[in-house]
Amino acid sequence: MRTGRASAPAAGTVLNALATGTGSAFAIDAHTTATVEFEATPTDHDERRVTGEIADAPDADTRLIERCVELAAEVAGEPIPAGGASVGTESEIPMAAGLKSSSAAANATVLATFDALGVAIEDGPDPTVPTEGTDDEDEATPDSVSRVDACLLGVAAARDVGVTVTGAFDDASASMLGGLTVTDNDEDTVLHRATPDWEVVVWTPPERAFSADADVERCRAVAPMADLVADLALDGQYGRAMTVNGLAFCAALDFPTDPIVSAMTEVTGVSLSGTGPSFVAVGEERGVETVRERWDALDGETWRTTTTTDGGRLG
Ligand SMILES: Nc1ncnc2c1ncn2[C@@H]1O[C@H](COP(=O)(O)OP(=O)(O)O)[C@@H](O)[C@H]1O
Ligand SMILES: O=C(O)C1=C[C@@H](OP(=O)(O)O)[C@@H](O)[C@H](O)C1
Repeated sequence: MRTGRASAPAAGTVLNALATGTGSAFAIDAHTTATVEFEATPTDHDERRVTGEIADAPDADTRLIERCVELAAEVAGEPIPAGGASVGTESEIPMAAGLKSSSAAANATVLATFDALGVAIEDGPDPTVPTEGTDDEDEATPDSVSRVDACLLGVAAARDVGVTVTGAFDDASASMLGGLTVTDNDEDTVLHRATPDWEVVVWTPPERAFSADADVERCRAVAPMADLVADLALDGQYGRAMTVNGLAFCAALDFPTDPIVSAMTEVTGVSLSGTGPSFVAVGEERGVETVRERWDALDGETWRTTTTTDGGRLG
């Protein structure tokens, strides 16, 4: 049996990409871990299947992580063995709460698959600098894969199984590379990267909102505000970008604006995260702690974390 293990962080939103295809997110210090096992011996059933399991969520949809194993194995030039393969995730990130659990699970699974199959992960060239295609891309069985290419496999898997609207390369790249990214999700390119060092408070209400069910037309209606948010983010004004995003997308998706209004003067930025229902505020310790006390009065979980620059990791 060949086994691989890896983890990747959750993320919060600066700009929701559902309006224009341009999105921005930043990694936070809460992780999903994936373990992948390729059976060494054929069983009686020559099914070559990948079987997924999500800890503490027996009824959750495992197709994303199963597809990630299939795509990464294909790139590694390794067919799924006759005994099949299994993938399991354990997560600190609430699922379908706007905190990019899908991106973290996909990144962790792709990395764990490469770990199991002996394919090294390289940082690769600066993803904000456009490159010409190289011969390496045509190699049948590479010994190494760049972080961005590994991340794009998770994005492809998310598209294949329909858990995303735009592919969510903004969320996936923040999770895989760490720090903050601004991306074009139509082209799957990284436009900008940064490493803000923030204290973070998250409010996760009890309900859940799957991205695939979001009202895309309502999001597109706030495109002029999304363009403003993108300009602010590309100019390095991440906090202001985030707050404008929060007001626009709460209006579009019918979430309350009170959590933003009650936090705005205390922190660098505050927003609805993704398609909700979580809200995220970032800034200095004191302001973030004040917001935590205010959000503690709301139903659900209020929890503290920080930004992280580590991204996806083996082991
Ligand atoms: N820990 C996990 N393990 C495996 N798959 C997961 C995990 N978390 C999320 N997913 C997949 O992602 C889907 C939720 O994606 P989405 O609605 O975009 O929520 P989020 O905003 O949390 O990423 C789930 O239905 C499941 O298919
Ligand atoms: O499915 C998608 O394309 C996206 C889903 C949203 O995130 P969540 O999955 O956190 O709701 C959004 O913020 C992101 O920019 C794009």
